[in-house]
Amino acid sequence: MSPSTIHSVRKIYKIASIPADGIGPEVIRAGIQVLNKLASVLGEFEFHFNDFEWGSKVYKKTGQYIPEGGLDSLRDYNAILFGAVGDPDVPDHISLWSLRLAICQPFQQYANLRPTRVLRGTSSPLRNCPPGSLDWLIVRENTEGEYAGQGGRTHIGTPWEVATEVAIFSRHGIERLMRFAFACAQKRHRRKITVVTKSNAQRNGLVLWDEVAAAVARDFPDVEMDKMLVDAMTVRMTLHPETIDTMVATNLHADILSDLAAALAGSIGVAPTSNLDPSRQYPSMFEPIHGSAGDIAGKGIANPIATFWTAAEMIRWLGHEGAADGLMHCVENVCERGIKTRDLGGSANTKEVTEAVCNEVESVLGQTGKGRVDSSQ
Ligand SMILES: NC(=O)c1ccc[n+]([C@@H]2O[C@H](COP(=O)([O-])OP(=O)(O)OC[C@H]3O[C@@H](n4cnc5c(N)ncnc54)[C@H](O)[C@@H]3O)[C@@H](O)[C@H]2O)c1
Ligand SMILES: O=C(O)C[C@@H](O)C(=O)O
Ligand SMILES: [K+]
Ligand SMILES: [Mn+2]
Repeated sequence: MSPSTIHSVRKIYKIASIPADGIGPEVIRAGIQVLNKLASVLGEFEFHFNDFEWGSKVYKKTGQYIPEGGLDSLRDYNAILFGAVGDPDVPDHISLWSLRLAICQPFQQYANLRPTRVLRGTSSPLRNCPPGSLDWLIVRENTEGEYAGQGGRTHIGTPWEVATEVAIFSRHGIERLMRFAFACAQKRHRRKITVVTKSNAQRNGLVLWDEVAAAVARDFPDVEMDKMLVDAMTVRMTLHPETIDTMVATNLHADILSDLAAALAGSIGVAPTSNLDPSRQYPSMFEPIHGSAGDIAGKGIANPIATFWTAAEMIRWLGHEGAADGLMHCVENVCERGIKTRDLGGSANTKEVTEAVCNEVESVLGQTGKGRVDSSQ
């Protein structure tokens, strides 16, 4: 066999990048730099990025976040790498519904994964949080619930004005999410899931939520399940983080819990998220949890780690577990060396952290090859 035939085929991935607003372009640029470095060092895959200018700047000129036919054009990509949307000149409900939700909902990215742990070299603000005791996976319902888009306003501007915001819970929507969440819990070593609910007050949708969870649990006898009201869950996350592994929660509950989780793990600046279509009919979308962060935009100090972790989750979804773990190993080495942005107590800027991670990828993964990481490193 000639040497060329024994080389495995290098996979080529088409990635649509949508940096959008505020710090979005700063962190996505950093993410692309690290992904390209990883690709060149490992030789296992290659990325073809296509930048989409969609965002509030374009909206202010054209009146549209996504141009005619734009959504269809995303369907050809293997994944979408998203920054953040939100601009002081545009009401937040317009920007969110016209871009992030306008992709997640039609693409049926119903499973939103938000892994949270204290990265090596960083610390939790909690007093009692020994290493390994905060290691969670939040599974957020991502297409319906409180974000169903049902409701309206009438008698606008009058004293008798009314507005409704109707949460929709469908058996189909809950069941597919629960199955995915239980399967995720089953793959983690503790095989433990907490179903977060509010079925004391929300007596219709969340009672259905609990019933479907209980039915799905019967198909996963090896996964230990418990149930907790969302308000009590915030206390448990803060006081007993070690008792939690996977949590599954509604769209809004999980949105709130995941910002809390990020803060308890150290910073919103490291928290990743994957908007997954588990059927793989549509491309999935990967983004840092944080928003456009207008207060620090343009200063070059945004923490790019949320985007690096997001990039790792994207390559994991594309099938490259070893490369994903390898990238996170390098990110944590850099944190451990103290090269951190201000939100993590350091003084480095976005560029310095990005360059340090690229150098680490080169020196660590370049030696071990193929993303395998030797535990002695
Ligand atoms: N998915 C999204 O695109 C998304 C997510 C959240 C908020 N938003 C939008 O973003 C805008 C701002 O929202 P917000 O202020 O509530 O949340 P935010 O996440 O933008 O910012 C909250 C705080 O965290 C800090 N922060 C966020 N990311 C950081 C990073 N990478 N490094 C260092 N510090 C970081 C910010 O500086 C700010 O002080 C709003 O328009 C909101 O609708 C969009
Ligand atoms: O809730 C949202 O969809 C916006 C943002 O807060 C997020 O977490 O993605
Ligand atoms: K985001
Ligand atoms: Mn949020």
